[in-house]
Amino acid sequence: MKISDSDLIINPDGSIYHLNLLPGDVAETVITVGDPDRVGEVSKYFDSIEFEKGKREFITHTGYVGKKRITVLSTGIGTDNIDIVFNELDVLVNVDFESREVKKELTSLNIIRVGTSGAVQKDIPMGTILASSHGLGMDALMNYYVHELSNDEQVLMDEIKIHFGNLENINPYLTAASETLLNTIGKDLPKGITITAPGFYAPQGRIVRAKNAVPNFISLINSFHSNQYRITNLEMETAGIYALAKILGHQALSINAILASRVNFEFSKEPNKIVEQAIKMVLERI
Ligand SMILES: O=P(O)(O)O[C@H]1O[C@H](CO)[C@@H](O)[C@H]1O
Ligand SMILES: O=c1cc[nH]c(=O)[nH]1
Repeated sequence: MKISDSDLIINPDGSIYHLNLLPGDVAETVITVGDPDRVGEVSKYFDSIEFEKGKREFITHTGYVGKKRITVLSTGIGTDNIDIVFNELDVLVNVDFESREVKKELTSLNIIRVGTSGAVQKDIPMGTILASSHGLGMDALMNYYVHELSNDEQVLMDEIKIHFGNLENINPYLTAASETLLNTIGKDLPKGITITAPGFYAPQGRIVRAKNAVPNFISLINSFHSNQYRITNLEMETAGIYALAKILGHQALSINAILASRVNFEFSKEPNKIVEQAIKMVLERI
């Protein structure tokens, strides 16, 4: 079936609407980062750079580490941007731009996020590099997609819903990481459920001047336990990445550089050093 001109927007030069990329520009291994400035911090370790492109907050460098072709791309902040980036990455590999039809043979990308995050457990200090076993979305993105849970995800989700029972108007969603990527890139890292919040301040339990509608948010989330699972950290993209990757048939893993300890009320004095360690670790393992 042909996808219409208003559903799939192709720029006059044949590139996709927001990312400004052509089919063929995307490597099968993709690193996403939130901050556009972090793209160069990743690609400086490439042996060669094939091209650099960008539009708005979406900066892309594709190149090689040894023989491996890698694309690094910035998403900007939030799951509204993840909606754009993941749909556009997917059409770049899985839709024929000439016929506007879905290809018969689909490509499954390996997508690794290298992001920053705040920890909510006492035993996860600043400087930790953590892999998200699951993304738990507190934002509204998945209210708009058909999203089915596996049995294991459903069991965990039911327990989470009981724990968070009194949070009105929030419809959380949960997706597990790619098992393959978690067991390779994330193999020996501390792991936990990452909450993806629709904001940085009150949606992550921060109190500055405005009053928070959910009191004691951090203790509410860090007191959740289910078998080996607990909530370890807060950021703003992982749950959207995991959910859309699953729907579209891609593998995703989120690696978090822990810059803040929300239980010790601390923020790192050397955030770039921690992010650098996470980048190097991911590049060594992919
Ligand atoms: O460092 P990045 O990847 O942007 O990730 C985190 O930092 C931003 C907030 O400061 C949010 O995007 C959050 O998810
Ligand atoms: O606490 C934090 C730190 C980085 N990014 C977030 O979203 N939250």
